[in-house]
Amino acid sequence: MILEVKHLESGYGASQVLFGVDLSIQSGQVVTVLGRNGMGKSTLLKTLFGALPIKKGEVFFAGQQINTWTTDKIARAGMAIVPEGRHCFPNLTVKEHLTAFVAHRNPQTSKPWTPERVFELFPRLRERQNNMGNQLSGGEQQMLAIGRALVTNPKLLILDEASEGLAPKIREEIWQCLDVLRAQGQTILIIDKYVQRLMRLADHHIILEKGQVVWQGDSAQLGADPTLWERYLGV
Ligand SMILES: Nc1ncnc2c1ncn2[C@@H]1O[C@H](COP(=O)(O)OP(=O)(O)OP(=O)(O)O)[C@@H](O)[C@H]1O
Repeated sequence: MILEVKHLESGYGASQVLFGVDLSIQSGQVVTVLGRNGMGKSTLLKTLFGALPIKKGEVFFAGQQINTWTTDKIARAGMAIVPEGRHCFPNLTVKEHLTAFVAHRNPQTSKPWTPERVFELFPRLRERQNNMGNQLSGGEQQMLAIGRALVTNPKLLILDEASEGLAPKIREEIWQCLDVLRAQGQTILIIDKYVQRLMRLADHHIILEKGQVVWQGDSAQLGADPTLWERYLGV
């Protein structure tokens, strides 16, 4: 098990947002967290990453209880986030982004990610390697944000709204790259809204509603019940 979340409660000061969330991800699994706006997806992510304190419950990452760990320590243990909004550095080149973050956080990786390997995954980044972060299109920034996370060789890659604001063609390119990562055994947690596409990409899905897990199951179960989409996802 890479990630195990047990009865997690958290929020902002006195305002509680998550009410007993359970979630587990096994090595090599691709799992989604789905739900309408404001249901607690980003709050869950911030709590997992140590940016919000845990009120109750436990989080285990790669076998260790990380409840009180700092964001920095959690990152070094091998959790990498591709943040909503990408947050590329305007004053670093593409190549510098990729070389600055190289690390070996998953000793079990047989073929570690390098900047060169990221260029193989995203040839467009190779063409842009000397461009600054602020000279890239939204899609290129997203590829760079994924590449920057990959070169840390994470045990768990988390994508927060990775396809947000992208043209359909570019969005599909991002999904296809996730297919490649999945085939290579990368464990991935995806937070997004595109349920139809994610059904083809992920093994397991969790739906959050008002800070609680109201449904979870595999893609076949999710695909077989469109009432779930209407009720909880507004599709
Ligand atoms: N910094 C904050 N301080 C107080 N309340 C917050 C803060 N950020 C979010 N919330 C509240 O927490 C609840 C869950 O928000 P959250 O951002 O986790 O939802 P979400 O499912 O990620 O939605 P979205 O897709 O819009 O990001 C909402 O009611 C929101 O208003």
